[in-house]
Order: sequence, then C-alpha cells, then structure tokens
Amino acid sequence: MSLSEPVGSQAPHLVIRSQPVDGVSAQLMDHLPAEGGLAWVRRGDGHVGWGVAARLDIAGGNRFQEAIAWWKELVAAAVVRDEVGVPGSGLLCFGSFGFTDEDLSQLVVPEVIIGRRGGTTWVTTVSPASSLAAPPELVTHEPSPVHDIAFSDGARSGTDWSSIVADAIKRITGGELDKVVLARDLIAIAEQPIDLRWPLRQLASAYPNCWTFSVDGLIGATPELLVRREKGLITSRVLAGTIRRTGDDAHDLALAASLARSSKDLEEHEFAVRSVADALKPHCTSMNVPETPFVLHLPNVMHLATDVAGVAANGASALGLAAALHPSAAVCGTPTDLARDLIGEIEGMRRGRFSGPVGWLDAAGDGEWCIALRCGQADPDDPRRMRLFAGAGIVAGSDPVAELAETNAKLVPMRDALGD
Ligand SMILES: C=C(O[C@H]1C=CC=C(C(=O)O)[C@@H]1O)C(=O)O
Repeated sequence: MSLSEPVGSQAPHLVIRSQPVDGVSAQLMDHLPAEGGLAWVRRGDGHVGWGVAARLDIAGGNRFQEAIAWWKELVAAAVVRDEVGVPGSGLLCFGSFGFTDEDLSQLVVPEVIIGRRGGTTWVTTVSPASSLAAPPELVTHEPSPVHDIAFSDGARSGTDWSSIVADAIKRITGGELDKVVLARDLIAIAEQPIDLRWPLRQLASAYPNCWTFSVDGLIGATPELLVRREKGLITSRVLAGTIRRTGDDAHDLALAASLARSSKDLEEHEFAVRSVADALKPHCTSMNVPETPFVLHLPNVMHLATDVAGVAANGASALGLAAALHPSAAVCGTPTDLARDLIGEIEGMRRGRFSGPVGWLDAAGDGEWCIALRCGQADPDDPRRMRLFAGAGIVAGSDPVAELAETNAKLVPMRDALGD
C-alpha cells in the first residue's frame, strides 16, 4: 500500500469546495488536459478531473478493504464546503481495480473536478489544508487525432484463442465447471503518441448509453454497471449473452428476438444474474430481480440485460458493494473459484484492470462502479501503444469460432475510436 501524501498510514487533510458554474463546455471532456485526465461520462453527465490531490496505489487480496479504509480516513479528515449538494459533488475519487489480487488498483482524488448532473454543472477544487485553491480558469482543449494506427495479436492469435475456448468447452461438458469468461488482447500501435482524449471523445459520442471512463491510462466505454448506490437505492445492470449487429435494422430485430430465445445465451445470462443477486442480497432489505432479461441494443452488439434493484440494508458504500460483487459471472464464471483458476491456467495473459471495477465514490459512500469492458490500457512505457481487451462467456453450448467473432465485435468500439 502506498499513499501519495503525506507518506505514512494517514490520509492527507484536504479542503474541498464545490460551486455551481456557468461557461462550461457542452462536453465535459473538452476540458481535460493532455496528461492525467480522469473521466466518467454518460449522456453528457458525469465528472472529469485532473491533478492529484491524493492517491492510493494498492494490490493484494485486501485491496478493496484497504481502499475503503483509506477513503473513510480521508473523508473523516476532510473539510468540505459543498454548495451543490448532489451525489458526486463535494469530495470525490475516481478508481479502478485489478481483476486479480496481483493486478495494481488505484483511487485518485483530483485537484479539480467538473461535474454535471441534469442541468447543474459545478466545479470542485481539492487542496491541502494549508492552501485553499482558487477556482480554476476553465479552458477547453482540442485533442490531436490518432493517425496511422496498426493492430497486431496480443498474447495469442485468434486461432490459438479459439483452441483455448474449445478446451474450456470440453472441461465444462466434462462437468468441471458451468461457465468461464475467457478474454484476449490486441495491440494497437500508432505512429505518434496517442492522445487519449481523442478516443475518449469518439467513444462518448458513439456510445452515449455506455459509461465512458478514463482512469490512469485505462480508457473505454462500458455498457455494464456493476453497481450504483445513490441515497440508499442500489442498482446493477447485468449483461451476459451477446449477438453481433449487422447494421440492417430489420435483420438486427430478428437477431434480437433469436438472442432472447437462445438457450445458450439465457443460461450464460442466468449465471451472471445469480452471481449479482447472491452478492447483493446481504446488503439489501428488498430486491427486484426480473425473471426475464431484455435486449440491450448497442451500436456494435446486442446483449441480454437484467436491471437488478434493491434498497440498502446497511452502510456499505458503492465501493464496498463493488467489492462484494467482483468478480461477477459476467467476467469470471461459475463457480467463481474454479472459473478464476481456469482463467489463470489457460487464458495466457494478465488482464490488469480490464474486467475489474472502475468508477467513482463520494464522501457519502454514493457512487457508480462499472466493469471495465470495451477498453484499452495505454502502455506507460510507450505512449504510442495500447492493449485492447475483449472476452466472452463460455458455456457448454458455446462454439469457439462464434466466440472469437464475438470478441472481435466487442473490440470494435476501441478500434473505431482509435481511427481504425
Ligand atoms: C467480457 C466481456 O463481456 C461480458 C459482458 C457482457 C457480455 C458478455 C458475453 O456475452 O460473453 C460477457 O460476459 C467483454 O466485453 O470483454
């Protein structure tokens, strides 16, 4: 565990001020500086931030608990003047967690946050107790387009990945486990350093119903809400079961109907819904888990989707709930431990923060945590390079070739955003 400042076990003492503002660009992300921008945007609302007022980098089996403890300590020591008073105003951190215990996770409290919710836009400044920050001048920046991008295989070629999927199917039909989610990566290399604001902007405009995020070099537009906690209401959008879109509306409607009837996809989906409902149950006094999924239409794919809702039974924060949910069967499998072991044994790559929780948390414990899907990780050692990720849920009825095609469809948002 490492703390930004002061060094030691104590969280820093911060002074926070949130004030409504005018004159903010229609797109929050237009304000992001070239380096170190943080973003969480959906349909124009959300938060962007920059600068580092406090930061926790952490790994290990206790990473969630230690992060929650660090945040509580930081909140307790903070002096907050919040003139906005909505979830996300006042003190807020962005965060992103590794899929496995070994992968590095972090929470970041920016020095400046611009937030928007409904018609209200505000600016939050965060500074050390000793120096009160003046409200920043809000300027907009134009990102540099990405040119000449090339893609190559990551840890495995598509063919090799399909044979791993075939192996997993054998092990599932042999009774070892019910479901496993296997992922692959693709390497993107540009001629020049990639300005992450460029793909972010493309993602936010092409996928307005997804959550477009940027945390410490991990960027993407994910459709899957692991958990939102807002004033005692807990919600989660579970996705599993996918079909590619063709671009022909009539054909896509027929495909949506076939997805809704596909026993293979319904089984895959049911495992994911069960894992979320079981994990949330101890934290809810009442819960609504619809029996039948709906079909979520995205520009590249359609998913079976279930919106789970519950009333909070205890003080578990949004991050505490995300910790209880991770890894759900939408990204790991069923039973969880066997699926996690199989992923470690055959997937052949480190996921890093792909398929881990990504989101934000405020001082009241409200926040939103999605699953980091449809995303890419900027290479910290080579700014021209990114690793893109996609996975697919494998059950007994899976077909390796179809699963490979599904991962290709899930890579489309990032490939397009990079200008492929
Ligand atoms: C693992 C991914 O998707 C998950 C979420 C939605 C649908 C899924 C599926 O149908 O396989 C996956 O469980 C990914 O996008 O990389």
